[in-house]
Amino acid sequence: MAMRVSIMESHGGSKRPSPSRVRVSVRLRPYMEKDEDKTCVRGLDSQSLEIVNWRNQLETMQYQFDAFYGDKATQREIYTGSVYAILPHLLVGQNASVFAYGPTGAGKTHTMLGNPNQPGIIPRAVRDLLQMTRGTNGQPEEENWSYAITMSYVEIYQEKVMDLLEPKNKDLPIREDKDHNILIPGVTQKTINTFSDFDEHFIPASQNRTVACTKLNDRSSRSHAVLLIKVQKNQQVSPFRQLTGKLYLIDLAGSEDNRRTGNQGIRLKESGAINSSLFTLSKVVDALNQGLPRIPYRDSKLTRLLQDSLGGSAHSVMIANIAPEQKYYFDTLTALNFAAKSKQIINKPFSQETTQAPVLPTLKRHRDDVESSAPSRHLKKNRKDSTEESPNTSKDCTDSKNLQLASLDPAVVERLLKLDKILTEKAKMENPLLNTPKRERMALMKKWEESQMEIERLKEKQKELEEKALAAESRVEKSGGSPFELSDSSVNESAFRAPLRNRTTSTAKAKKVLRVLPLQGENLGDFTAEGERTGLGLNQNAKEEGIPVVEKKTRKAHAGRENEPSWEINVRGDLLQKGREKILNLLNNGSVKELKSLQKIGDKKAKLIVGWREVNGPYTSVEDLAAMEGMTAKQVASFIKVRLQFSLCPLPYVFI
Ligand SMILES: Nc1ncnc2c1ncn2[C@@H]1O[C@H](COP(=O)(O)OP(=O)(O)OP(=O)(O)O)[C@@H](O)[C@H]1O
Repeated sequence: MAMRVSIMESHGGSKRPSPSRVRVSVRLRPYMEKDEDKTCVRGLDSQSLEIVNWRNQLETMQYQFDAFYGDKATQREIYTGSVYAILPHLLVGQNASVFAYGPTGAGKTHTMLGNPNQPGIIPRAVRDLLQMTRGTNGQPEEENWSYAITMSYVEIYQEKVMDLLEPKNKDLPIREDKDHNILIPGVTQKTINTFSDFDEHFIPASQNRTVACTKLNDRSSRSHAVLLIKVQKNQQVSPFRQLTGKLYLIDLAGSEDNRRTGNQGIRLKESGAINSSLFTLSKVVDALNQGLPRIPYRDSKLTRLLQDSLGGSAHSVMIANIAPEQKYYFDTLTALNFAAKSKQIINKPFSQETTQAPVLPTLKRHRDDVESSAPSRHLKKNRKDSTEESPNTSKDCTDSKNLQLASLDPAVVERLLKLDKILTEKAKMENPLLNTPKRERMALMKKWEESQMEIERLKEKQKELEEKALAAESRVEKSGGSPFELSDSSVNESAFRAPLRNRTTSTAKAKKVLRVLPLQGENLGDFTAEGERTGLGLNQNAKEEGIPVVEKKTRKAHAGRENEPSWEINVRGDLLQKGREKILNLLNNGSVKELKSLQKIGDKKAKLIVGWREVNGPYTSVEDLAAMEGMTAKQVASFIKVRLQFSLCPLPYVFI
């Protein structure tokens, strides 16, 4: 299962949040009245302007912004000066938004959209984003990443979210996910690979937007239009990270003074909805500036959609469009005051990254796999699957990540789960102290980062262990021996893996088992001789003296295993009991290290044994092992059998 997580922006090698103030630019439209030539506003320099003080005509009020563009400024200047710089954030999974604000007829649509001769911010930004995601050739760190860009286009018309790409989708809902991302479920998304793809979808969609003629604007926007460009960056190699950045390009409807617009009927109703949502927008900005605990984002669809742009996680740019004509004086003043208070808002951008959470079903599946197949083969298979699978679709990506996790050693996964549990508990304890969702999120981000580092460390360790295991395995195979050759104390996890394979190997290998099990004890010769002398045979003699006797039994014919010999141990009952007690003692008192020295007990099982006895008390019999998670009755029986052979050492074995 994939989990959506947020990480903090990397800065100077250390990861820490990087607050970003909403940047505010003001653009003054050219003077457009024919019969009047009185402007109420004047630019001072590239950042400031002044407007006449209506209380005292002899005075002016001055405003300073991040940028001021006079009536001669070109579309290109506005774009390069205020917008272009935020685009690279999208490529690292961060959000950005640009919105044009201002009274009706002040030039918002002109700034955002423009016309074929003077293209505005929207076509320029889309073109540059397409270029940026294409122009990664030759940069080594980008080699293993691919990009996918999609677009959605909606308008908020009379408090309804309408899908401009698919007009039959009326009044779409706006939702917020647990990471405070604002989503529009069900909205149409179109993939764009080239600028003509964008044109193909955008031009007809723009025609679906509601515009109408008013006294102040021949083509007045009657809705807020929101173009969403989603940039998804996919890592094509393990661990298949996915970074998602969203760019909102918003052309707001203009505030309207209906005494001057002369709106009536439907226009008046539209105007009411526009003004009401802009009023909520103003309340949101005030609440943010005053640090109020409740920000009224939910009071309008517009503010809900702008939640990320104002006080959220986006790099935001507001372009306040103003008109110079005297008749716009109060609209201009209102727009300037709104712009001035908006520039105090601080956003906290962070990257959106999809990552893999350790989940129990995956762990369970892996356990099953481990029990039923040779671990080394299983591992290789998973590695192959991960590289063969295309990470381009989120499902594929998630599946391959599941396999990645499944390929981890169960002990590692177990540690991850423990870590996860500790973090959850810690978070539960600490959260009451965190009084805002944002602080809570920051704290969780920090914890997530720490756990990611731990995961990386464990993965490294896992890799090392696997390499060691493979090396040990190949050593065993090269020497033509079997893991039974290893002395009891040297049995480690890699040795534990090998017998699982050997059990299914050919008769020739089974014969090697016979060759390598040594006859221990110097008095063996006497037994052999005595057996021959008495006619009882070595087997009988040995059994009577309590010597473990390994007897060859031919198995029932199985496909491909005909005449394969198996070996059975015959030991005097009291010695067997002794052996069992020895094992039981070790199970109840042995440390993880001591338990690991047992045949068939690896690190994972040793830990499980210790864990089980801590929870359930001492083992009453060796068979209790079957109650342990991950041990089947068959495995326990096999363990006891093998273990008994070793626990009876230094008694000599007799092979017949
Ligand atoms: N910088 C500019 N240079 C030349 N013409 C401009 C400029 N800004 C705006 N205009 C023109 O002014 C008129 C109104 O502009 P526009 O439609 O962009 O305003 P608006 O703020 O979007 O209005 P509304 O809120 O009613 O939709 C248009 O004819 C537009 O071409």
